[in-house]
Amino acid sequence: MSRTQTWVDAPSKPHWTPPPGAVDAHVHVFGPEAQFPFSPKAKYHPEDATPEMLFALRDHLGFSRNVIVQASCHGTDNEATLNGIAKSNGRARGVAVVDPDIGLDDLKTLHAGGIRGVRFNFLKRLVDNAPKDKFLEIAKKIAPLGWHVVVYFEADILEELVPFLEAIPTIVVVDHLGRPDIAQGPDGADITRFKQLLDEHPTIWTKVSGAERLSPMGPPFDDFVEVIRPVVERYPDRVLWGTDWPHPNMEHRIPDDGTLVDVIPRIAPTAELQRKLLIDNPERLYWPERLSGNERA
Ligand SMILES: O=C(O)/C=C(\CC(=O)C(=O)O)C(=O)O
Repeated sequence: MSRTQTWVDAPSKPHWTPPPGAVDAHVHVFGPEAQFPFSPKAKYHPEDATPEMLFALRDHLGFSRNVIVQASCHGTDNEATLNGIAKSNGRARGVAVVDPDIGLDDLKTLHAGGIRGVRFNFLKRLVDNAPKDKFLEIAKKIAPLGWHVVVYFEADILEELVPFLEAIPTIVVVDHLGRPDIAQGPDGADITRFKQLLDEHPTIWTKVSGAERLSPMGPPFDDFVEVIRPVVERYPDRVLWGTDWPHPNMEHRIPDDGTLVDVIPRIAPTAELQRKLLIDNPERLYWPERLSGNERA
């Protein structure tokens, strides 16, 4: 498999500036392959996207912190993600992908390395299988650590996933809003069903990210803004945002990260919504020690 670069080397400077302390809550690191080889089961073979490159982007865009999410190309070996967190001087935490038979000692090691959640990936193009029973075993193991679960799926399987989501004993964060069909508009079936899920389950949160993946219109993502702004306004305490740098599998539509940041004030139009989206909410999941006891989720 030839290696792919899925990010721009010199993204534009956003016109909008994130507030001090802002968290970019969905990024990945790739490799470096010489130090942290990719999984033999990886479905794509990216160029190295190193922690140093990530931190340069963070500073360029005006963010203070990152949440590094283990990408499928590294399988269940979280060393590249842990390396990124370790190099961040406390300015990154992470989400791991683990095997169901993982023991408490290994989970504690991940916790010490800054991991605060696990990810379950249901995208067939990314993983060979997604065993719900094994995922629930993992969810039960991580719950006592105060971690949460991140779930990545597409809208067509939401209905069949509901009992599984309901069985997870922690906060659940759905990546990219469960990938609704944005072309259906703000009252479309996909986003309406997703909002019903959030209405009925106060422990389900979502990342209002993925404009570059979900918008048929492309930049400046007017279609995404029209559909997603009502979600931010309706669930202000349960939304996170991330660039998704280095944009795995986006080699045919590589986004400009500066343009993505400029979507934020359009989906979260007030300073209060922006503070919740970029600071308060991610802190509850990733830096809870910074909050007073009664604010904890
Ligand atoms: O990271 C994302 O948002 C999306 C991905 C890649 C991914 O999740 C993974 O490799 O684990 C995708 O849709 O190809």
